[in-house]
Amino acid sequence: MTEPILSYCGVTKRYERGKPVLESLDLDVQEGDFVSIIGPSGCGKSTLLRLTAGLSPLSEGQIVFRDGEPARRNLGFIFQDATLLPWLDVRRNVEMPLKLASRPRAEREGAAREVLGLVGLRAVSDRFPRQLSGGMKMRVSLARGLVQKPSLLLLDEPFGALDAITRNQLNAELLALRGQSPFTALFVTHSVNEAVFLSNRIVVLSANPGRIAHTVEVPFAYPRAASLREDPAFHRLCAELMHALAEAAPAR
Ligand SMILES: Nc1ncnc2c1ncn2[C@@H]1O[C@H](COP(=O)(O)OP(=O)(O)OP(=O)(O)O)[C@@H](O)[C@H]1O
Repeated sequence: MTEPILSYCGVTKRYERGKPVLESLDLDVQEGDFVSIIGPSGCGKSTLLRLTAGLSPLSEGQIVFRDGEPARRNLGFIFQDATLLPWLDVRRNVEMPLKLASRPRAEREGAAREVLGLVGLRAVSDRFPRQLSGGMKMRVSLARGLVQKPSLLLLDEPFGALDAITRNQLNAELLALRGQSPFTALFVTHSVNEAVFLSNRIVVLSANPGRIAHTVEVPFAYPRAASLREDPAFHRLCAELMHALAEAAPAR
């Protein structure tokens, strides 16, 4: 097996002097992996992404990027809320990470045009966020996350606020985007169905403290068709994961 793009070694996180939220977490992520993280509310899923992005310090352990610190600086982070700047049009929102990195205007415009094409929004690049549907806003957020061609994309429940049909559509689009502009993904979700559809590996965290309770390999080949959701093997894996989730939840 090749060297992982990202390794978590004994990662422990305590906020202030409290009990650990995450404890002794070991995980290797290979280049091209799509890893979903599921677990009971409050088990530390978002914390894990924030630690990965360097937005919060570790208490113990290490997170090692194969390509060093520059890889951490060039990761994409996508949140549940599209967090678009309301006073900028779609194109300028998408260009923003390149602007912050002081990239020249021609490069910014070219990269924004390309990625807006990938998410099918080139025709609305002059619109403002208030003129977009929830699904379109999330596509803009995806475009902004991908504009710097990050090798690693962190997604924190990006589709949680969307209706079921738009959510399924965006699941398919996210996998298609990965085919066109390859990235490794760490994806936090509450939806077992979404995790199984998207991932090649699913990590189930237990709560209090957050530890890896199970790691499940998803056997379905890519590209994945929408009809996979109707496959009995898909349902069996979802049921298995629901069971694992129930076991990982804190006892009441
Ligand atoms: N900045 C902070 N300071 C103190 N405690 C925090 C902070 N951020 C998160 N926590 C606590 O850490 C725990 C894990 O939070 P986190 O948001 O990572 O969980 P989660 O699994 O993503 O939850 P959910 O599924 O509900 O979104 C929670 O108990 C939360 O209250």
